[in-house]
Amino acid sequence: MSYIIYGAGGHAKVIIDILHANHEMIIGVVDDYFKAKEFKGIPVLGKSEDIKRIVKDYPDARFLVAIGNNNIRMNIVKQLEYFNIKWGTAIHPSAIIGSEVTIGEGTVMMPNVVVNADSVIGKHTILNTATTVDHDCSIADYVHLSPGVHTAGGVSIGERTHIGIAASLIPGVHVGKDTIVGASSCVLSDLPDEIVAVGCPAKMIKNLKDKG
Ligand SMILES: CC(=O)SCCNC(=O)CCNC(=O)[C@H](O)C(C)(C)COP(=O)(O)OP(=O)(O)OC[C@H]1O[C@@H](n2cnc3c(N)ncnc32)[C@H](O)[C@@H]1OP(=O)(O)O
Repeated sequence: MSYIIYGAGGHAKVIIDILHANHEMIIGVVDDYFKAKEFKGIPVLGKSEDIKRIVKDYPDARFLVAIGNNNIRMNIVKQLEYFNIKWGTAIHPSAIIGSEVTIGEGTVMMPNVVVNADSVIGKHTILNTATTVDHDCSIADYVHLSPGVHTAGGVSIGERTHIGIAASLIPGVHVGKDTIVGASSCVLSDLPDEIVAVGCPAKMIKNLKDKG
């Protein structure tokens, strides 16, 4: 398969390495701010305003949105869907995927990720380096599990939630949508939608509904 990557930043570098490790062909990258003609030796095809032409030129390409911020990634996905593009996935060959795991389109899994049996991973979700998702978990669309996150069995995480680096979640807990869990936190009980929670045990420090 051949891929087009939307975004030319640090997250894109890692996705490019994964696609290379899988011997996939990368046609080019699209970015509104990157000025050079090549990114990591890959042609820059244009900006978001050029998408219509790019999709016409490469009708079989699979797209990946390489943007770490969950809301920005979702908004770009929704803009690209207007052009009926096809989505890819990027799963590093060192990732271990258990039986009956489902993985949504657009999702990426960095080196040494483990997803155990019967877990569901949503669309356009990031399982970052060495994250483990144990059995029977449900990780929704546009979630980002940072490097070294560990979810025990039966954990569920709502849309667009970001779990910070090295956080851990005990069996069966639910984290709502649009929530942020701080680095190295441990989640010992359910967390609602739209909060920032930190510490061990993780406690709310900000209510994002108050943002206005
Ligand atoms: C490959 C990659 O790079 S993937 C990217 C991975 N990124 C991450 O993991 C980022 C995780 N981010 C964090 O942990 C951040 O600290 C956040 C999002 C939880 C909070 O950030 P902010 O909203 O800016 O909060 P802020 O820095 O103002 O801190 C507020 C208070 O919470 C405390 N705090 C912040 N984060 C944490 C944490 N992880 N654990 C414990 N306490 C924390 C601060 O010390 C501060 O306490 P104080 O009021 O007593 O001084």
